[in-house]
Amino acid sequence: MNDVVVGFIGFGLIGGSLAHALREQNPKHKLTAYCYNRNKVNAGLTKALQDGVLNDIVYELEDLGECDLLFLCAPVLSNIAYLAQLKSILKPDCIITDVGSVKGNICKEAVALGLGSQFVGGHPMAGSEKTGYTNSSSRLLENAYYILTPTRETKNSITDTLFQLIKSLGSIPILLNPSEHDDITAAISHVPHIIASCLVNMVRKEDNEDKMKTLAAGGFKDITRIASSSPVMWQNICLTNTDSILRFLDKYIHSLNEVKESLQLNREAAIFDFFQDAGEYRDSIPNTSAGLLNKIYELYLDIIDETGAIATIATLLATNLISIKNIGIIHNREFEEGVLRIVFYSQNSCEAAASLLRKHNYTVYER
Ligand SMILES: NC(=O)C1=CN([C@@H]2O[C@H](COP(=O)(O)OP(=O)(O)OC[C@H]3O[C@@H](n4cnc5c(N)ncnc54)[C@H](O)[C@@H]3O)[C@@H](O)[C@H]2O)C=CC1
Ligand SMILES: O=C(O)C(=O)Cc1ccc(O)cc1
Repeated sequence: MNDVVVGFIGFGLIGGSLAHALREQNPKHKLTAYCYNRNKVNAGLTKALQDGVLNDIVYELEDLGECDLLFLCAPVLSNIAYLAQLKSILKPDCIITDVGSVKGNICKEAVALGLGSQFVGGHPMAGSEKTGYTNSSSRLLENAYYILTPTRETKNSITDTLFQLIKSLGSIPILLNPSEHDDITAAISHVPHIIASCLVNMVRKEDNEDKMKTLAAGGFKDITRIASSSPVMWQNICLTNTDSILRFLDKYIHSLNEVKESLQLNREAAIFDFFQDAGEYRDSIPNTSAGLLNKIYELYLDIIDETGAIATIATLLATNLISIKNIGIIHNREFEEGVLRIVFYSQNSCEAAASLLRKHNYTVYER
């Protein structure tokens, strides 16, 4: 798609990231965002205009009438509600898509309104617990799966065009039907978000003297990071993917009860198998291919366990202008002795670091 007019309704983390990527792909695209609250200065939209990411901010939906492509990037229930208002405004050949985390309801609504032929549901499987344009970046979408869910009426040419566009932005488009999408995301994203928040709330309620908070170590913070996500966004997801979420919550509650019973009955083997099975499956999830998070550029190396060993490596990399995103010792099955894991911002810096460290006689493992 060349020099197209692209509209955005909702311009936060995901809308902003798409706009960054589109702008980098073609400086001639005309990118316009709708400001839904005229009375409140929208810092994100203003900044995007200053950055040259947006060409225009509009305050009336009618002003989106020239769009060739429209991204709905607000919370799920708002995206659904906009469809009815846009029906009489958009051109019949405008491609309408959304980025919401739930696909069944919006696809149904598009068909019910007679917009089914020009609508394709979309869901970038990338993001974070952060919100807003200030946290957006084209890198968020790089190498991330981007699910597309055409309705039963979507024209093939429209699905193909969007598929190619998503690919050109650096994501990996895949097609799913909406209900399959909603089941998968309930299991791998929606229920885990509920569980993370339950865990945090359990500690919050029991932590009378803040001792738990003080002592909460890496593991607790790792598995509860997503509890810091936008409450509005997750409220909307729970209210729209309720059936699938309830089904997987039941399965989860069942597995919790199984563990509880194993503990009550002191079933040593069952407790061991429970952790072993989970660990094996967890370790089989690809680390270096696209997943829910961005691609990870990482390498591992053996280091001598002595004061200053990590600092020496960090200095070596810094003096060669290689930036480190994360660094730390890890212990897992694969490296029984523990190794230093270093995460980089790009494939290039990861490769440059590997060759530099080998030149300095470090043993480097790339996976
Ligand atoms: N955060 C994430 O990691 C991911 C989020 N999504 C989906 O993307 C959508 C947007 O989420 P984020 O960008 O993360 O949230 P965000 O909070 O960063 O951005 C949402 C934007 O929508 C605006 N907004 C709220 N109500 C609105 C309305 N009625 N009309 C117009 N604009 C409105 C907000 O002012 C904000 O700028 C959601 O539907 C979410 O389910 C999809 C993939 C990942
Ligand atoms: O931060 C994370 O790990 C996420 O899980 C981000 C995320 C949130 C919502 C989605 O629909 C997709 C991805």
